[in-house]
Amino acid sequence: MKEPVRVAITGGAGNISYSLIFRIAAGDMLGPDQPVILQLLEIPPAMDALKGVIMEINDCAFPLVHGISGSDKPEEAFKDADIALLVGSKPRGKGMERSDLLKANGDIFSVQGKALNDNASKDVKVLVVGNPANTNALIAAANAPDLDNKQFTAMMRLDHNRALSQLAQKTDSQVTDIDKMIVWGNHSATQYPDISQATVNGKPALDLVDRDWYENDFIPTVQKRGAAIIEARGASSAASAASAAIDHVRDWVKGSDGIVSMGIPSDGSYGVEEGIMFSYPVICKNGQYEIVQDLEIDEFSRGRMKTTEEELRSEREAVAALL
Ligand SMILES: NC(=O)C1=CN([C@@H]2O[C@H](COP(=O)(O)OP(=O)(O)OC[C@H]3O[C@@H](n4cnc5c(N)ncnc54)[C@H](O)[C@@H]3O)[C@@H](O)[C@H]2O)C=CC1
Ligand SMILES: O=C([O-])CC(=O)C(=O)O
Repeated sequence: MKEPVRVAITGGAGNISYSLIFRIAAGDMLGPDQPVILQLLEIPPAMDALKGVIMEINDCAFPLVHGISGSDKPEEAFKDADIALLVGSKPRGKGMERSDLLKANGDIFSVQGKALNDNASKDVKVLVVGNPANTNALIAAANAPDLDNKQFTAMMRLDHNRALSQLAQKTDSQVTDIDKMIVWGNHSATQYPDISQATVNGKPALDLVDRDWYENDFIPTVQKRGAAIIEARGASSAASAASAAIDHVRDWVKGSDGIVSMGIPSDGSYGVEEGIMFSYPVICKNGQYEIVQDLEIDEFSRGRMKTTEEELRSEREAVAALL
C-alpha cells in the first residue's frame, strides 16, 4: 500500500467541496491505489456544517480515506499538506464580475499563502479555485516566500473543459477527438479560448467551423459560461468546478494526455508580463508542468491575449498591498 497523500481543502462545507471531497475520497484525483488523508478548513460559523460533511464521508466507508480532520485554523489544515485546494471564498452573484470579489476574498489568500509557507510540505502543489482565481493565486504565492511560485496554480480547467465540450458538440465529435485546445489568460470574461491550434480527429478545427461561429458564438459562450450557469441555477457552478479541479490536479500529479490549460506564473513566454498568473497551454509530466513553446500566434490571437493580460495586470495593481 502506498503512503497516504495529505490533501487540504478549504471551504470544506461549501458547494464545490460537496462534490469535490467525495470524488477525491473515491480515488478520482490521485488514483484507485492512492490513500488520502483529508484535511478540511472552514471558518468558525461553518464548523457545524463541516462536521456534517465529515460524518457523511465517514459513512461512505471509502477504503482510500486513511484519515480526515476539520479545523478552522489554516496552520492545522495545511500541516504537511502535499496538495492544497483553495476553494473557500465568496462566490459571485448575478450581475457581478469575478473581479468584484477581489476585496472580499483577497485577504483570505494572503493569510493562507503564509500558512502554507509555514506549515505545508515544501513540495506542496496548490490549486486556487476561489475567485478571482488567478489573482488570488498570485496573492497566495507572494505570501509564501519559501515556496517556489511554480507551486501555485489557478484553475482554468473548467474553461478548458467548457471549450472542449462546445467544439465537440459543434463538430459532432467527442471531446477525446480534440487535441491542442487552449484557453489563454484570466478566468474571467476576457479569457481567450483559442481553437486556432486545435485539431478534431487530426483536422484543423478552424477548417471545420465558420469564423463567425468561432468569434461570435464559441468565444463569448465559453467566456460567459460561469455567468450563464449562475443565471440558470441561481448559484455558481459547483459539480463542474469540482470535476475540473480533479482534472487539473490529476494531470499535474500523474501527467496530462496532451495539452491542457493551467493558470501559472508567467515566465514571460509569448511576450506576457512576467509574474502574473496567466493561463498557458502546458503539458504535465513527472509531477511538473511545462509551457508549450513556439506555437504560431496570429494577429487575432495576439490581440485577445493582450486584452486578458492587461486585465490581469490591473488586478495585480488593485491588490498591490497584499503582494
Ligand atoms: N476557478 C473556477 O473555475 C471556479 C471558481 N469558483 C469559485 O469557488 C469559490 C467557492 O465556491 P462555492 O463552493 O460555490 O461557494 P460556497 O459559498 O458554497 O462555499 C464557500 C465555502 O468557503 C468557506 N470559506 C469562506 N472563507 C473561508 C476561509 N477564509 N477559509 C476557509 N473556508 C472559507 C465558506 O464558509 C463556505 O462554506 C467561489 O469563490 C467561486 O466563485 C466557482 C466555480 C468555478
Ligand atoms: O462564474 C463564476 O462566478 C463561477 C466560476 O468561476 C465559473 O463557473 O466559471
